[in-house]
Amino acid sequence: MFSLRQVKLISECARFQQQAMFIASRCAMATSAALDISDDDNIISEEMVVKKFEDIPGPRGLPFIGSLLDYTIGPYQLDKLHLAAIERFREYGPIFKETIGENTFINIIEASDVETLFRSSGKNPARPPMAPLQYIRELRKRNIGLASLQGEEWARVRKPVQQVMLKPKNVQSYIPIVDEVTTEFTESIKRLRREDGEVDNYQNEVYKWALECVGTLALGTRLGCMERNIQSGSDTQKMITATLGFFDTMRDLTFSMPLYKFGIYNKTWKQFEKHHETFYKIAEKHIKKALDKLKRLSREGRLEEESKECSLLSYLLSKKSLSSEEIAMVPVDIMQGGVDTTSHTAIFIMYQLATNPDAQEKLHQEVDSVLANSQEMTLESLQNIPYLKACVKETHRMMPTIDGTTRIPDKDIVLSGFHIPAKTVVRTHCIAGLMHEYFDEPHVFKPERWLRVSSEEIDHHLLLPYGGGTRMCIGRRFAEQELHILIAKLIKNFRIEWHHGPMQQLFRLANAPDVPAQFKFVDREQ
Ligand code: HEM
Repeated sequence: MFSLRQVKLISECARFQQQAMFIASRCAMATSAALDISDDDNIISEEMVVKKFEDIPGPRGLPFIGSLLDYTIGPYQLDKLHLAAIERFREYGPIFKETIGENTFINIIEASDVETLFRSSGKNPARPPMAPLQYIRELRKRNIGLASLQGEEWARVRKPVQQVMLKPKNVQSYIPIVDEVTTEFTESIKRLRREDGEVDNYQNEVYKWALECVGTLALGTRLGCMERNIQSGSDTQKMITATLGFFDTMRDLTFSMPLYKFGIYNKTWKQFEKHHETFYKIAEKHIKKALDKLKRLSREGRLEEESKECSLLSYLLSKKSLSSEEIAMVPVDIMQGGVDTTSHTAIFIMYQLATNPDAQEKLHQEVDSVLANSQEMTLESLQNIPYLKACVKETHRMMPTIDGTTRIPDKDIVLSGFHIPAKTVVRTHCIAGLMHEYFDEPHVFKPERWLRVSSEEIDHHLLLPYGGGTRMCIGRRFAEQELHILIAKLIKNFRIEWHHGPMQQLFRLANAPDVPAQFKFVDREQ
């Protein structure tokens, strides 16, 4: 038996060894890059001496299942997959190959590799589809949706949607309605607060806020999520429960053997199917209502005049480049993509502010100055909140909601000195933000590092919370705007406190808090 001291010593040595290997492999990579790789486009030239694909290090794993057992019986957990990646990078260096279930990924972390990957992904970047989602939609003979489409077909659907969702002017036109929803949300907190200042099941309230906000974008109408006394059997509550269950079960199906592809539908699949269908059917009702309204307006010749209402749907209808089945799937994708991502990020930001009161006070001063005479967030106030924006970025660094993305480059490339053949699946990670190899004092919440005056030089490819290149998150601008409005209004109204143990992240397709979001809301003097 080892004493506690000996155990500590052994683990220190192991940590030291891992770090040494990490540094050594980074040096080797730098040398190889300096010697051999000169081509900007990273196409392999004849003079290049690159290491073989087969030599990329990584856990060996078993036939068919790879290292799946590492995450089911240990030493890691599927719930902490993002943290396991840190250990893998320290063990194998900045690039490693791993098979988990049916998925084989080349994992990268270096900013230069991430940049190369996004630059080499072609005009229509390919990302492996979310297999269970694609499968169920094909099974039900539905459109597979934006996140799973590939190639020219993806580009055809994405183009008109992003014209609405990524154009700053369009996104800014949603400021008043998101502000209205958020005012109702802050009022509901005041109403729902218990005597001790905490709100029962606060997380659910945040989901309602996010669903209501994203509904205004997807359908151009208020869904009614902020109404009082929403019953557990209501469509709103069912949609929220379905969104969460859908992503949980999709994660489990993604990282296990895909039995459903062979017609074997286990319990997880059945739950996944139930959640997907519940969400789809309720969304379908709302979409039908919105489309009927637009058709009526069109008959009355008022479509142009009213096009601000239902603007995404009316724009898609007016473009006539998408089929009605394709148009109908867009709001479903947007609502599914925009609820748990934004709500979990909001909770992580609040947690960081609650546990870093100095930063919260500094932020309060900034918010107070832009909201001096009013409670309403406007375009102008959103342009004058650099510290708030830095707090959001710093939270993405410390608690990334989505731990990276994947690409399938359409030509051979070189990453970390290794040859990567075209069509290989490469996965980027955001966890560099948590590693001292990449950030000074990674466990300290320091929004200042993102301000222009900061002396810390950060390569933004180390932290791309919304992915990158032409296939980056289509909801990015909307999500950032919503989060800025929410946090500004919360901080204007309340001092947010946290009186519980630490909050960590559970790995989901969108990482989730591992404890209830029990914030205490203390009124601020107005
Ligand atoms: C903090 C909130 C959010 C985060 C962290 C986030 C993150 C991401 C990431 C990392 C991707 C993959 C991008 C890539 O492969 O380069 C993505 C894709 C996507 N996101 Fe978001 N997202 C957020 C909010 C939203 C919102 C609010 C919406 C909808 C309004 C949305 C809709 C989508 C869709 C539809 C895709 C697939 C796009 C495509 O493949 O063309 N997301 N998101």
